[in-house]
Amino acid sequence: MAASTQGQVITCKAAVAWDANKPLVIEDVQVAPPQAGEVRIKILSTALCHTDYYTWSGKDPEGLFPCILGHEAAGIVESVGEGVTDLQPGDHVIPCYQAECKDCKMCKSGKTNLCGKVRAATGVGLMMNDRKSRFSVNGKPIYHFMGTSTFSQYTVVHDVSVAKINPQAPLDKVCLLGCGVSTGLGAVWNTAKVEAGSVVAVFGLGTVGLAVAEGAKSAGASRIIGIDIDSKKFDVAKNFGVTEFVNPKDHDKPIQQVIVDLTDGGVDYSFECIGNVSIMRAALECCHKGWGTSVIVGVAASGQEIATRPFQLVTGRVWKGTAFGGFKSRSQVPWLVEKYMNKEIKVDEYITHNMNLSDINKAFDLLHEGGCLRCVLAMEH
Ligand SMILES: NC(=O)c1ccc[n+]([C@@H]2O[C@H](COP(=O)([O-])OP(=O)(O)OC[C@H]3O[C@@H](n4cnc5c(N)ncnc54)[C@H](O)[C@@H]3O)[C@@H](O)[C@H]2O)c1
Ligand SMILES: N[C@@H](CCC(=O)N[C@@H](CSCO)C(=O)NCC(=O)O)C(=O)O
Ligand SMILES: [Zn+2]
Ligand SMILES: [Zn+2]
Repeated sequence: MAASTQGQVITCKAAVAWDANKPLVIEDVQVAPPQAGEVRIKILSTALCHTDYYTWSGKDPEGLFPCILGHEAAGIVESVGEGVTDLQPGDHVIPCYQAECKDCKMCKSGKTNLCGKVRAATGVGLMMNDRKSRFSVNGKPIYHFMGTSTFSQYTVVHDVSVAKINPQAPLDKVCLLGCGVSTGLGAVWNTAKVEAGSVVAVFGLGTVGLAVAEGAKSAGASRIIGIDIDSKKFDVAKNFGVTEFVNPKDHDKPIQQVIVDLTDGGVDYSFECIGNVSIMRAALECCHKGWGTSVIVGVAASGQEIATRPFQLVTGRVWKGTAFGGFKSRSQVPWLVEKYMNKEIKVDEYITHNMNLSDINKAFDLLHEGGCLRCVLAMEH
């Protein structure tokens, strides 16, 4: 049996983003043991989300370099720090960028899934306990990212950010429930609360938008209109519940007018799953007067702002946003895993590519090709 690594520094492979827009470098990274309230996880599978690309590109005001990106993953607990009682080595887990301490003002409010316990530290790439990083390369500290840093064979996270899941669940699949799929489903079920018979518009048919479509279908939406500038997305989108397709490039009119004309005055619900502030405006303005609700899911670059005429809201449209689809991470990610195990939600269908950690730069390139939804990296190579 292998010697225990508990309490030891682990040296392992990780993809380090030394600087914005520079290729990631696979380095031998030293990962310190978990301190009080922390958990060290052996990451087995991680996917790439568009948000990893966004931060790597230098457009994230919270992006710090050098860092280890990655936030859509699954693994096994290697060791736990002092005071951690509800997790133990061997537990199968999904690290979650949205914590749930169950004790802070926000967790207790019953009004949000956002947790205030560790957010100040995760936003500056550090751990709460000593405001330092657990990662280093030859003594140089490397920042954490989103409190998860899953592009590493081992990572250290706060215990309030760890969802313990069914050990039977395939980690190379359910890693997707750490972000994109959960976010799209939750945007529909928790944030918008789409009712049966609703007319829905989804802007952007990547993984997040397709999960919105899947969620809307399961909620009984009567029409699900998918909007994307890449017509290649349309065929695959049918499998996720999209009933009609619109490519803005095929129209001279503003896209909001196209959708309003198609839907007798506008949709009941719209979702922006791109991160483009002009499309966020269009998504709001294609909603029906008096009740239409638009949910912002996409993450827009630093300095970008949304705008519309206040009259749009005065006349009853509602503008909302969602983080992790409103799901409470530790309570509800295990439930999502069960739904997958019971074949009630799709996951495998979003995985278009599988690669090894050593191929991570190729996987980043794939994010810009229409054919890639999610690429899952096996971490052992
Ligand atoms: N709020 C959250 O909690 C949360 C969680 C996950 C991802 N996100 C964000 O959601 C967005 C989508 O993520 P993803 O991983 O699905 O991304 P993705 O890149 O896979 O998908 C984006 C889709 O939008 C399409 N698109 C681009 N510009 C367009 C335009 N002008 N009009 C119509 N379609 C356009 C692309 O062709 C693509 O199909 C990103 O901004 C990501 O950062 C937010
Ligand atoms: N650092 C960015 C914010 C990015 C952002 O909005 N992140 C989403 C999750 S994207 C996952 O792919 C989120 O949940 N935000 C809530 C939070 O971070 O607490 C910026 O500053 O622009
Ligand atoms: Zn994500
Ligand atoms: Zn909390």
